[in-house]
Amino acid sequence: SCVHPDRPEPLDLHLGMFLPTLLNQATPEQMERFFTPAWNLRIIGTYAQTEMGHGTHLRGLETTATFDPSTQEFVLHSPTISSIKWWPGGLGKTSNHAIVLAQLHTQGRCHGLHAFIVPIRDMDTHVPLPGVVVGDIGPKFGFSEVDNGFLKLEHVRIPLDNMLMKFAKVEPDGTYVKPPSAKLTYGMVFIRSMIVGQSALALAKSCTIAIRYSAVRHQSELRPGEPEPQILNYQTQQHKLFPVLAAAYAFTFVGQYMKDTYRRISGDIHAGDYSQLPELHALSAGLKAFTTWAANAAIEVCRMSCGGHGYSRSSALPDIYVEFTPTCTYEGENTVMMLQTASRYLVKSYRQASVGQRLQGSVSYLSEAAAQRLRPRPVSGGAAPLSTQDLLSLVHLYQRRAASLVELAAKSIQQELQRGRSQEEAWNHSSIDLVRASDAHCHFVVVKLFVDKLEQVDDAAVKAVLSTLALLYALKGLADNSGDFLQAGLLTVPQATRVSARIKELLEELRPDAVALVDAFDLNDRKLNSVLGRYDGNVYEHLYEWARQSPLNATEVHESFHKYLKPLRSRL
Ligand SMILES: CC/C=C\C/C=C\C/C=C\C/C=C\C/C=C\C/C=C\CCCCC(=O)SCCNC(=O)CCNC(=O)[C@H](O)C(C)(C)COP(=O)(O)OP(=O)(O)OC[C@H]1O[C@@H](n2cnc3c(N)ncnc32)[C@H](O)[C@@H]1OP(=O)(O)O
Ligand SMILES: Cc1cc2nc3c(=O)[nH]c(=O)nc-3n(C[C@H](O)[C@H](O)[C@H](O)COP(=O)(O)OP(=O)(O)OC[C@H]3O[C@@H](n4cnc5c(N)ncnc54)[C@H](O)[C@@H]3O)c2cc1C
Repeated sequence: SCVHPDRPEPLDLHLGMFLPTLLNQATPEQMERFFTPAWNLRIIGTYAQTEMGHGTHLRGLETTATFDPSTQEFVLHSPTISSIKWWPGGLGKTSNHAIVLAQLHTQGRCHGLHAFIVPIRDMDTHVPLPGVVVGDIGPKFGFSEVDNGFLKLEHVRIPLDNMLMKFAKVEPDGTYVKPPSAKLTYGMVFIRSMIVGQSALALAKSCTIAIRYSAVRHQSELRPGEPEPQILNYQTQQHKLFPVLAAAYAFTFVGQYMKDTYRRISGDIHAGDYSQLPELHALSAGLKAFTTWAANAAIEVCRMSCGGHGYSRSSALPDIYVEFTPTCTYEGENTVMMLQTASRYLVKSYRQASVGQRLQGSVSYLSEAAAQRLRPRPVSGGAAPLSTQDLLSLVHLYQRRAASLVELAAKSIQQELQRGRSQEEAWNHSSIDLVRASDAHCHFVVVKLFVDKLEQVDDAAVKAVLSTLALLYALKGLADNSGDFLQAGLLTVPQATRVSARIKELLEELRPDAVALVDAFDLNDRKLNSVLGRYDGNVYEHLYEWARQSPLNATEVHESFHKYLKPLRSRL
């Protein structure tokens, strides 16, 4: 961004969704007609899917695109108030085109949601085109730099060739040609995959600010009569911040893995191999939800760990939170994404494994668990010995927790069905278990990827400190979710006590390297935009300077004195 890197901006949707959707769903002719001018910002587009009445339920979207063979055009229309497109970024005042998702009607039949390129403003005057009512949806929690907008289409006509036809097609006579796979028209997997990396960045920025500030902030007394200690020396401060630091590293590695997986599988899809699309959808949906929920909470932990100055915009933490928190909602509301991963992937895989199918990819452990279930259980039945030092055994523990919760969810559905509930009701009455299963699956994936990454680290010292971070991430997750592990018989109370003790040791071990570990993110002062997180640690002087620059301090006596206080005083 020209103003400040990482701040949301009106062109985000153009760059992050309009261009990628063209890349994924446009024909070569459409690429020529639209991508080139869009790349040169002659065309500025947005991705208009969500409506006032529907965001999650895509099949419920009401906007229609009706093919008129007599004119070789589609008629785009918003039939109801709830069908008005609502939320698309850059739609209100910036974009002159929109990729509109609409229910395709041709030859009297509805063929579901498809993507259409709709010009919405004159390319020269920027005035809305005939039949187009467009504007900004008004102030929001944040994202004030982005003109999220509304779009009401009143029988707007576009050429046949404005339907993105790389997969599905409409012939000039109105014949509908199905796509090779209905799933190809969903999209959104790209941005969900990218958001995992955004979670890592938000965590890295937040813990850099909080840990650097905690190293320069001195407060209270640890030993009577001695100078006030760095607040980073308090165990509670370490307990707040070091697990966030560990998660920042974990999600950085997961973000890289997600990007690589997206690139690999989308390459296969472009080559006509759709076999990995379910894994990509499940992984991107689940990890998007898992990492954004975790990062969202962690940013607030970092802000509050900075005391009053954390609440000042000078810290940058309020802005990081306000800009990050909608990731839990957009690109697939998190609960819904977790349900997708569970219902469309984990339970299906569990059932396949239960009949002996060998599973591949991130769910291969379900085959191992199914085989385990067929073997006689050990007489002791108790939890296996727990090593609070051995990362591979912890990965296995997370794997078994995930398998246990997937089985619990699958069995819950079975029990609901046996009670006579319908399929839909049985699934709905098991959805808490389904979300837990997805959460546990994603948690296992994150721990496993973190540990796998260590195998690629050659430098012994770096490997040692990253191993300590990985241990802390795994043990803190175990402590936070001890109920799951206890319920699955994977942990005993004495072992849980040992985990808590080990976490305290790890905090102490990490203390000397904490500042170096955040410096390693290499986030310069301009990118952090935080007085508290300055690389030189010179906080107080710059905090005072920052306040002095506040617009309110432009005059010694603010006009409010003369306009309000003085008249009020004279009336009392
Ligand atoms: C050239 C490029 C240049 C530069 C760009 C590069 C980088 C850009 C980077 C940065 C740019 C700057 C910033 C980033 C940009 C943007 C970010 C900023 C702002 C945020 C924008 C936010 C935009 C939005 O929010 S868009 C709207 C999002 N909405 C949703 O996600 C809707 C959620 N709902 C759903 O997805 C569906 O309703 C549902 C999946 C929940 C249910 O659908 P449905 O009922 O139809 O399906 P099911 O019956 O459940 O499943 C049917 C089968 O389909 C499979 N399925 C479902 N979804 C998908 C999918 N997405 N992909 C693949 N497969 C899918 C499902 O598994 C079922 O399969 P089965 O085999 O039949 O079981
Ligand atoms: C900052 C921001 C930018 C956005 N940008 C865009 C954009 O550029 N383009 C675009 O098209 N959209 C955009 N959106 C819209 C966004 O994609 C939707 O808000 C999102 O998909 C959630 O849908 P919804 O708002 O209808 O929420 P709802 O689906 O109504 O969610 C409300 C509640 O219902 C629950 N719920 C819904 N369905 C189910 C279910 N099946 N099972 C269990 N619980 C369920 C949810 O978990 C949630 O708790 C943006 C939104 C925001 C906040």
